[in-house]
Amino acid sequence: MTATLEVRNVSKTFESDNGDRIQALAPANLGVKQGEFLSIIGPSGCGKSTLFNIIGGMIPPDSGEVIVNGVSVSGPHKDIGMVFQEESTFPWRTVLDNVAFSLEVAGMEKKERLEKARHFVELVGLTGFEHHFPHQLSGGMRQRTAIARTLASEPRILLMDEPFGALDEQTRLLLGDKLLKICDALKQTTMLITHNITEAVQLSDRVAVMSYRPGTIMRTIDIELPRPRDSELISTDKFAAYVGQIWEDLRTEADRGMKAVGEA
Ligand SMILES: Nc1ncnc2c1ncn2[C@@H]1O[C@H](COP(=O)(O)OP(=O)(O)OP(=O)(O)O)[C@@H](O)[C@H]1O
Repeated sequence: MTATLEVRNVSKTFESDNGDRIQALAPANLGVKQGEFLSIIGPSGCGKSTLFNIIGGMIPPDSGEVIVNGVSVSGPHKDIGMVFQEESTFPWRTVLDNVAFSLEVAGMEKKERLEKARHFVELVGLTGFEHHFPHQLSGGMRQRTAIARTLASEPRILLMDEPFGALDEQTRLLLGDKLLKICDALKQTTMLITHNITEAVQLSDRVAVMSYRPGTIMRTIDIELPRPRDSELISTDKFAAYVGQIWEDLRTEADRGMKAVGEA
């Protein structure tokens, strides 16, 4: 199957405030297939968010290009929807109005957009909370609202940068289950950044492991676990074997990262 998203030789160097040059990304290459769930895992500071921000058109690469369905993209693109770790719900809007936001901006008529928003609210399991404001919800529910809002604009590719990073482990696992169901239902092409190997194996068709800075894709690992999956899978031997294999790949790079910042 041809890739729906291609990252071709994308590199990026930043200049820090004191004039130092930081090569965040060495030429990185990656293809993501239609309907695939791919996680990116790598040591802290290896350039994961930089890669996502380039794919999402938030920052330009120094070299290379990002191709979505055969077309080279520059700048934010309607085919790509992003969800971030930080709170990104609008506090002054209810759940339903948060989810309907992009449809409103797109000029969709009120009845139609509320109907569509209700569908996505239901998909993320927030039926009954449509008229709640974000401060009346838990952190996990707010993140589900943010995911529903991004999904409502029906992006071809969903990019999620540590969407569960601020949540406790239990909520993460349950939200992982929820996300699996959503992605199975939508056959949504998804890329997820995570530090959490368990989360990466639980959710993904494939895991891409990045090297320490300058970040590059060291290798990708197919996760051949049956679907539908849920968090019970975590206690199986096959699951543990994938976690062990990814940790093996990651350990040297994480070590390199810690030495570079003087923590080892
Ligand atoms: N706008 C910027 N200006 C200067 N340096 C930057 C900028 N953005 C990122 N960097 C640097 O580039 C490197 C890669 O950062 P990036 O945030 O992409 O890594 P990451 O893998 O997402 O990190 P983490 O896992 O800690 O979130 C880091 O050293 C970071 O300090």
